[in-house]
Amino acid sequence: MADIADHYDDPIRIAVIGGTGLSSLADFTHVANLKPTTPWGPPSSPIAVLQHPSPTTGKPIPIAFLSRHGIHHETAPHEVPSRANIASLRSIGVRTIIAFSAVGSLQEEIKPRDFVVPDQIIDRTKGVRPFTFFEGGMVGHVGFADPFDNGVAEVVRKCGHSLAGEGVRLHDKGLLICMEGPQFSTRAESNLYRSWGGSVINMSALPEAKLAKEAEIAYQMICMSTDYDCWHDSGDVTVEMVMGNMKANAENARRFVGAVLDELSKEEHADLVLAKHLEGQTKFAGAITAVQGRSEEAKGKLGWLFPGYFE
Ligand SMILES: CSC[C@H]1O[C@H](OP(=O)(O)O)[C@H](O)[C@@H]1O
Ligand SMILES: Nc1ncnc2[nH]cnc12
Repeated sequence: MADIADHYDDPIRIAVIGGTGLSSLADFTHVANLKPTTPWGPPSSPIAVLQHPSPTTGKPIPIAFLSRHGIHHETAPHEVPSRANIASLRSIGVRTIIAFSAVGSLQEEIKPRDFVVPDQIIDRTKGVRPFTFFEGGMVGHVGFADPFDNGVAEVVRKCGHSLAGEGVRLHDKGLLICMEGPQFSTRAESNLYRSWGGSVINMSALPEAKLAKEAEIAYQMICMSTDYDCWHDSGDVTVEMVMGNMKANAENARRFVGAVLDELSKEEHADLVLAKHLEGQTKFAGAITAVQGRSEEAKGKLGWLFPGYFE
């Protein structure tokens, strides 16, 4: 890839954040590799710009692809620079993110290799990950009642079900537990999460989803079950098990994500993809700090992310 472009001039509206076992998207034309830097540092991987033809107009549509754990999976869940990831995606124009995640199943009916479109999260991270853009002299409170985007979720569900004949089994809803890790849960914790009604568990949804919300980006995670965690009598979860199921089902994962990108590229979803329904929310969420109380540093960083919002 020595002579690939290092810039892309048009705004890119849709991004995929690839997780464990999904480090690239075949079937797309790789046209550039971006290495943006942000006030929160560099993202966890270069941003690959991929193009594919719009299914309605044939016009090439760009997609940004970011590898959450780095291109060699060298960044642990608690080390993922989520602020830099989300900020760099917003800075190139992204307003919709499809985030992919390998998860443990907390319910018998969610079998390994099944997909889940989660609609809720319980935060079991431990506060060690930077989780907001608002700090050091500017306060902001955005709503997080629905951590995922309902409109994007509807598109994802439709695409997932359309692949049922090809072996994609999809659960339309689910309560996602996001734990700290990197160690897997104890059996007591796993059973506790089941008693809370948890459907699936991972280590990566947060703070990613919170930061996407602050950045006015429509965010939806697609989960693929890779194991039954440790509550189940089929054996404790291991990395080997996770990677084995991920590899065995990689083709379905790629097909699923590809179908979602095709659908989102249609003209009829233009407003959804631009996240018009979120536009401006963070301007008001951050207006709580009086102008004379705002620190120059915080204003500088937030001004980079939201030009014109906080003068
Ligand atoms: C390798 S098992 C634990 C690891 O897998 C999931 O990663 P991702 O969400 O990025 O697909 C989970 O969240 C953990 O980070
Ligand atoms: N059992 C599990 N717990 C946390 N994260 C996971 N990712 C995949 N399987 C997992």
